[in-house]
Amino acid sequence: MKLGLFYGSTTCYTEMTAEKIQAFIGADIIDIFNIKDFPLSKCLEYDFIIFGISTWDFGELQEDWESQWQDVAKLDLSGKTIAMYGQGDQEDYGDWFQDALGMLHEAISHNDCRRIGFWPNQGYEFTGSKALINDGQDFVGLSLDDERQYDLSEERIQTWIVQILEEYAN
Ligand SMILES: Cc1cc2nc3c(=O)[nH]c(=O)nc-3n(C[C@H](O)[C@H](O)[C@H](O)COP(=O)(O)O)c2cc1C
Repeated sequence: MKLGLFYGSTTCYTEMTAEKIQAFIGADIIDIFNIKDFPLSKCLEYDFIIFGISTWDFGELQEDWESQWQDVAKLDLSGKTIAMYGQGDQEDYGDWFQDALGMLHEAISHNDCRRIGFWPNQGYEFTGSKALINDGQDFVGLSLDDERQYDLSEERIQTWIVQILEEYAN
């Protein structure tokens, strides 16, 4: 099994998360790529893909995702297994918490791919999010808020990694 993780990050939080995920899983098993430096199409080299995205400017995409957004819709992800995570701020941007994560989920939804790694919405306080699924019970991926809940992130990441590896195997 070889994973490819592709992230965009403006102030490094999503990037640091990618590095933590790599450290936990092992650099021999997972490659990480900043989409500022690599075309998104590189993800097609992997069968198991993780996407990392942050939300900016009241519910907008992180800038590097935004600049490759047209390519996202064109990706043929059929047969792939996809997990995703987001960074956001539930306190200052509680009406748009993790919106970009939801937009990314939506943008690839036409693909016949396997989506794993949904994450319960408990333990957060926010008023609105485009990233919710299953009657609003779950986020479409791991939801991280290093601004407000940095202390919880490490454990969330580790729990989520175990979850996605189990889901992948089953
Ligand atoms: C100007 C500004 C706008 C933001 N807008 C949102 C938002 O709409 N929704 C959200 O969940 N987080 C929002 N955030 C929080 C960022 O997503 C958060 O700081 C995140 O950790 C940034 O990750 P990055 O450095 O990897 O890009 C915003 C932050 C800033 C500074």
